[in-house]
Amino acid sequence: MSDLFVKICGLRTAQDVDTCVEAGADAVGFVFATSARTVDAATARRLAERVPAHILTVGVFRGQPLDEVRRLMEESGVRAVQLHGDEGPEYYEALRAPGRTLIRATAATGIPARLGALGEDLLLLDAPDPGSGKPWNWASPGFAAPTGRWLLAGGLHPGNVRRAADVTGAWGVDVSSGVESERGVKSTELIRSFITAARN
Ligand SMILES: O=C(O)c1ccccc1NCC(=O)[C@H](O)[C@H](O)COP(=O)(O)O
Repeated sequence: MSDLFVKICGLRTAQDVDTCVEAGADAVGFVFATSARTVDAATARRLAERVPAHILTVGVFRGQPLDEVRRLMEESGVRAVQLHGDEGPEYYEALRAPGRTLIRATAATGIPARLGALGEDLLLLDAPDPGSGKPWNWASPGFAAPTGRWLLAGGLHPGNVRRAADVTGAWGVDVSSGVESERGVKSTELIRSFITAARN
């Protein structure tokens, strides 16, 4: 049994959340960026209230003004911020708050990414088009994996997640499209299969 950290992203319903909790997810994500998966702050709060304290709740943003991110974080009560934009270290510093985890999401490029370079607590290496379900070449011999607490994402699904984790040595994994029956609609069966496959 692996202790891989598993985050399921883009949840929109109470059933999605309950399935993740029961199946043993370590983190659940709510998308505040423009997407087929967007939820408003009140919905995220209602969903986050179903999540026990040992599971991290994450708000996902892309290129949004600082004031908007602060407001959505406060109104929703989620505990971690995941940023997919090109924000600089001052932006991360401005979002730092007691008990809050900062996650920097970045597309994997040829240049090795370093955890903590912008002040983040967790690094997420993703495809260039986040949430699209499109994979990137994490199996390439040229890929230099970061060290420490970093998550692999982009086109993962129950059939490839274990190999992806083994090949890259990722500390954790993140998925959205690969546990959906159609875009924006989570599948209970696929969530369960993904978490089981990731841990075995
Ligand atoms: O989910 C979205 O639509 C989205 C939109 C804008 C920024 C980020 C978004 N999602 C982030 C994630 O769901 C994950 O961190 C990751 O990209 C998973 O992607 P995938 O499993 O390939 O769908």
